[in-house]
Amino acid sequence: MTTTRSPTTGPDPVVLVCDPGSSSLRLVLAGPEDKVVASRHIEQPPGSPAVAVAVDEFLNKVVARPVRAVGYRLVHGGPALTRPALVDDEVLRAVRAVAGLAPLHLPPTLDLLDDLRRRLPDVPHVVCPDTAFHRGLPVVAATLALPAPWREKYHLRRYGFHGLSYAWALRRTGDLLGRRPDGLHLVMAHLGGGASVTAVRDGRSVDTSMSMTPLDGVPMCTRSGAIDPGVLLWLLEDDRLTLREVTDGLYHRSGLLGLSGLSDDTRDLVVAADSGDEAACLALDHYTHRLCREIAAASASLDRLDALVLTGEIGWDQPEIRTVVCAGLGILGVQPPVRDRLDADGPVSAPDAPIPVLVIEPREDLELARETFAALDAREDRGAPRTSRREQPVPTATAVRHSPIASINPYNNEIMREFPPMPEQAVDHAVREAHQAFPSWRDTSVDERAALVGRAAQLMRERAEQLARLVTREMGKLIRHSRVEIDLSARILQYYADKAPVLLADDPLDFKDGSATIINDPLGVILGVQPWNFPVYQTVRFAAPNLVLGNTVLLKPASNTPQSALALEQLFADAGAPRGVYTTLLVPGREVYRVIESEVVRGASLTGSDRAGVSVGETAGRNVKKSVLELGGSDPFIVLDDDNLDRSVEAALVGRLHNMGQSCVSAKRMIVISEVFDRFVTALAERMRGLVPGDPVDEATTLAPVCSEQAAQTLVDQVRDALDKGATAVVGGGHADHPGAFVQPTVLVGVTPTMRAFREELFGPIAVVYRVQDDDEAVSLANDSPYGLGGAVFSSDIPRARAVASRIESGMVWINHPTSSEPELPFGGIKRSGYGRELSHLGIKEFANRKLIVTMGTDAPITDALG
Ligand SMILES: Nc1ncnc2c1ncn2[C@@H]1O[C@H](COP(=O)(O)OP(=O)(O)O)[C@@H](O)[C@H]1O
Ligand SMILES: CC(=O)OP(=O)(O)O
Ligand SMILES: [Mg+2]
Repeated sequence: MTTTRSPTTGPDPVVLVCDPGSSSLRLVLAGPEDKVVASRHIEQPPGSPAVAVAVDEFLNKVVARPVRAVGYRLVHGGPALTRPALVDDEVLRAVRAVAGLAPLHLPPTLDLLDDLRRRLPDVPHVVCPDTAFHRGLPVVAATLALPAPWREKYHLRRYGFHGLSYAWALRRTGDLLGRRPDGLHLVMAHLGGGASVTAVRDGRSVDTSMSMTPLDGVPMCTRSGAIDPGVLLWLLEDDRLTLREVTDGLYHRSGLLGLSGLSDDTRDLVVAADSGDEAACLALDHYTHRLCREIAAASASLDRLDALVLTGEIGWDQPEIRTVVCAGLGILGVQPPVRDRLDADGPVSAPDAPIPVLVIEPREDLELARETFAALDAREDRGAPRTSRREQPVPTATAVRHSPIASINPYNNEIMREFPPMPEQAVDHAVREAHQAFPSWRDTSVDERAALVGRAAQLMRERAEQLARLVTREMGKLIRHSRVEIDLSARILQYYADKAPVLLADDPLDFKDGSATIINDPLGVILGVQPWNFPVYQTVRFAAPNLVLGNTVLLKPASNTPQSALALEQLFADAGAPRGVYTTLLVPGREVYRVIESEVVRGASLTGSDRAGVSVGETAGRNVKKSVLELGGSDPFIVLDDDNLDRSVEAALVGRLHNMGQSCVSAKRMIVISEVFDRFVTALAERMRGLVPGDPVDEATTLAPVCSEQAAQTLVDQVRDALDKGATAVVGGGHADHPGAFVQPTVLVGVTPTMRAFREELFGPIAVVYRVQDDDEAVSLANDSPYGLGGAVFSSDIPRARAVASRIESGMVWINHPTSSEPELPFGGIKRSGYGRELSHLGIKEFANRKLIVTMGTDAPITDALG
């Protein structure tokens, strides 16, 4: 059967959209602003011959004028496609790779793509993943409780589906409630051929009932939904059923059809149940029971329930089911509907019902049209990108990636490049090469090694702009911050090139019986594990001193900054580094431990998270290898008086916002003496308020994204926790009103020890300002932290500032300047911030064998030795 629904004529037929569901295909010719020019709903499974005929007819008869693009609902984007994407061979490969995860949907979609690309070869074809809406699922919800190696190898996780429908219904809900979608807490149920339930918190999907495949969750028309996995194992065991039979049974013969033995169509079942058919009654009762269960479960992810939203053909058009579901949710405050039929989206609950129940017409097709237009606009804006951003609201980002090693621009989530992780043999080979390169590198003179590092400095200056742009595109910092990073990195290289002979000179000791000297020998192969926040600077500050010392280095970069890492490796190669002296390992984190355990690796230096630090330190310790750890920080920034308040505020701004707050020595806790507090907070908030979000490559932008939408969500959750527990946001407090990983610059006051913001590192543009009465209270608050990296004290009374600085438990304190880094100054911390020092004369000795050589005269008396 084919039907044409609710067309409203529009002037400009521009895009053709194809919305394949499991039981029907909808074709729509759509103009901008949700205008439907023509549409056809073919109520047959896509892929069936009747559908092919109807598609043919639609294209030949209805699509009379050229279309600008064709958009397709892509039920499963898999790990690679987390945004709408223009179809090319790579995209098709990515879709084919996951076709088996959605067997009802993806094979017919691929056929449709094939057919329409042949018929309309000159227009762009855009796939819009249903899974994109859920790409920012919190890790806790996205994780499947399966063995880690399986999860990693097969990208097993919860993806979530029906995203186009949810995106549409979320916006409509905002319209109906007169509220911004990004402030809403909702449970939404899409009930169609497939069915799912989603918890939406602040406009973002935070949990959803379908997981890796659209077979999970509530029972559906012909699909089982979640069942005991043990049942499947048992059915497959001893060949009770074949895999093919089980697959067919779960996808085609279960759910409402399996329960009723009658029909998969709720309309038939309602009629049959009314006439007393027991199986039909059981089917509907079980369906509504499971829905209630899932909706109640979803509500546990929310702080409050602003509305229950029902959509999908069944949610929209099957009042009997709505009534039973609402009646079963009294525990949530949901009351039975007071209205049956609706002509347009709206509430079915009473006006004074505590929880509004809204029913929204499913319009995946129109959402698809919007996304297709957006992809076209993005393409025109930027040449021809592969991916485009969704319109607002932007669902949060993803930990989902095709490869765990990928450059994804946090400004627009464009996947710039993905890298397959190096196989184990390649890693072993690289370790061997580094080991083999060591003896000859050790035996070159310090001057030769310094000359190489000097050439690297020169190349870095020459390539500064190119490198800065790469860093900005890869991790999102403002372009001027990237330039500062590259400049500092070049100066570090130059410092070690110039100073190496002095820093590595022998160290004679006073020894009464002969001559004693400490010489600085290299140790061998050293592994550096480096983070993404300063992908060039952190790497250089590890590599430069070790190379001039004579160690060979292996570099494991963060998995989101592989291109910066490779650009650096190239730079050292171009500077003349012999093979094996400087090698980048593009490997997942777990490989690090195998490398440290390797016989020939003599030490490891890590800058990164506490967790990674603990593991690296532990592995190195177990293998009796030296390690240097530079971990998190929660640096105090203490303002003692109002002398130069403008300067202190300026310093606070720089200290907190450099690198968008994603620095271990960021001014994370501002501690201000009471008399100055109010003026300080007002001035700081004023400065923060004026920041302008935008493309970080653009010089005019002053607010950059944080490194990923996941990171943005974590920050917003930390802030929200503080606000919920009584803190105040003087400015900011949530996501910035800009697509991508943007967070509002925020000033929090009234933070107390029960709040996450008190103990956790806030890795973004969030300033927490504490009021203290005097210097003693400032010091005791400063030291009330598990971390001890840097710190800053502001006062024109230098002795007073020094007295405070001397009592701060940290590795570095700066007076009258935010904590910073320079080549000649040691960098490192104490407590949970780690141990060891980088940079300066101290950094170069961390992986040196400070070997004692004692020379005695040939006639010196031989005494009894100790030791
Ligand atoms: N008025 C209705 N029109 C179409 N389908 C309805 C209606 N009421 C209930 N349904 C149910 O919704 C299902 C179709 O939902 P739909 O979302 O179009 O399917 P698909 O999974 O193909 O996207 C039908 O199988 C039927 O059970
Ligand atoms: C994901 C899914 O099940 O889609 P549909 O409901 O259209 O079959
Ligand atoms: Mg559907």
